[in-house]
Amino acid sequence: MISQHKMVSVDMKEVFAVKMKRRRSAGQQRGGTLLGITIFVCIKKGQNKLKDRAIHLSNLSEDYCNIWFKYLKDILNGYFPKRPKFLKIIINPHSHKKEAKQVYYEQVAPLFKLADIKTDITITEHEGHAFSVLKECDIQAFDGVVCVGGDGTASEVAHGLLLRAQTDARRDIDSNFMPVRAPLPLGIIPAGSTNVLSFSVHGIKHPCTAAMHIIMGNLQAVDVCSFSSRHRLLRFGFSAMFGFGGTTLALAEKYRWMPSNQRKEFAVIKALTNLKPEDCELSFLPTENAHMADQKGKRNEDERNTIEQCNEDKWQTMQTHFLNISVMAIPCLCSMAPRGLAPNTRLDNGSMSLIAVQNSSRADFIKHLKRYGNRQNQFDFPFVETYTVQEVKIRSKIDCGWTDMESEENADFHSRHQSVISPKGSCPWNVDGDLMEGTSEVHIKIHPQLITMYGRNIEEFDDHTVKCSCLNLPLEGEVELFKLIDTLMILSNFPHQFVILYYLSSSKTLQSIT
Ligand SMILES: Nc1ncnc2c1ncn2[C@@H]1O[C@H](COP(=O)(O)OP(=O)(O)OP(=O)(O)O)[C@@H](O)[C@H]1O
Repeated sequence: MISQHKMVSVDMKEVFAVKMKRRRSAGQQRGGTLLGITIFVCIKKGQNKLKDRAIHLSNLSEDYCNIWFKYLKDILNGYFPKRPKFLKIIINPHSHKKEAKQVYYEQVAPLFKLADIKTDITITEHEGHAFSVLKECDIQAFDGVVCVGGDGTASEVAHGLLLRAQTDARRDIDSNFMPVRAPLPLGIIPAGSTNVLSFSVHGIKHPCTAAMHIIMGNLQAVDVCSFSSRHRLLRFGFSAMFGFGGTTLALAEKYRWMPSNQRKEFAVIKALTNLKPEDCELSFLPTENAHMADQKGKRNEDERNTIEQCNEDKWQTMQTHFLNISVMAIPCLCSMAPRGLAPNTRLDNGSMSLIAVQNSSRADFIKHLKRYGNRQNQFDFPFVETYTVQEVKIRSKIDCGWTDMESEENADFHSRHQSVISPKGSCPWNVDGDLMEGTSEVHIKIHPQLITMYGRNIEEFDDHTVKCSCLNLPLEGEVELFKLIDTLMILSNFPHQFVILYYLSSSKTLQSIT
């Protein structure tokens, strides 16, 4: 019935499911009147969004439809080896406003069912649960692992996958080791509050897009960092912040009793009012030596010693007071920073961005923060320095102490992931939105393309109408910024209890405080 003018063609690369279409009465499970076949395709909407679309092909002949159905099915089963058939799903029911289960069952599971993907689902019961599941499960049975949650969950799952790979390959992770790649691709369905990882890999926070990347088997290699202290691996991750970024997260965790968004805004305000520089020794190995470092594993002892010596000479050291130090292996896109917290790095370029913010006035620091949300260069300040690096060592002058008060439950997860539970001082690190406390000395190293994720490299992310989600301020407004600075100056003269009361008694946004 379709005229030549309306003829459309569909590339089989875009097709992910085919079904017989039947008319059934309410409650009828099987049989029904045959109407034809329906093919399901993945379509691109806008710059980064993916969606499913159904195309109905009408034909009343059972035989004819069967032939087409079988033919299309054979193509789908035989020609796309990267598309997963069996997935391990890990859902954190506590992410953000506890919507992860709903996101999965309402938006993602129906698409997986359509694509005939089988799943094995774990709903996590506590922090570290995903890690222990990945440690024990029959990993070879799956084609991929998918986590539903925020950055903390995604990072825990990535860390679990990578540690499992090292254990299976019998690597001694506490020496200066060359890690093996993760055994399976990782999919991230965003259901957290910031979703930096998902934003960076998909260019958008959109569960359906994430699901379509998984179904279509779109794969993207991603660089990973290892974090170690005193030659002991603490964890794998993608980004870390020390100073303001770490303190803000520690405060947000402390005020967990507040509603999710409110506590994060409050933590930012409180960290800004108490802004204090950390006295640190920062050493880093710039990227120009990368190719030599990468080859380390392939050379003999003498060559390796020469390279180590050469790299030793190239290390640069700064000993000063820092307001914040960020080390990022991925661009860390989020609604607050649409170009990324580290716009100069790529998902798979084998290097990290080091952003060192030295001591400055609070007003200047806020100006620097504000620029993450607009088109101005956030690094164009005399107190901000950026480098492209392979390795970073940070030693804080505060002695955080090393105690081992560890509960039996999760002891294994915590002993790696959060090494110290009762620090004497406070040296909080923000690693992928998770708190890593009590480590006064951290060595961060890049491992190029150590993990594969479902998604596509996002080179450009164009959204100028963005708002700063943690301060709730329209970032284009200079007026709000100066009001904010004034307010913070005033608030910082009062005790913290007053600041908390003042914040809680005001309406939700910082604007209303100002
Ligand atoms: N059942 C659970 N109860 C409490 N915490 C959990 C549970 N399952 C997982 N967790 C932990 O919750 C932490 C935070 O979760 P997640 O990062 O997904 O959410 P979020 O903080 O809201 O999002 P984002 O990191 O994007 O801001 C993770 O580190 C994870 O280990």
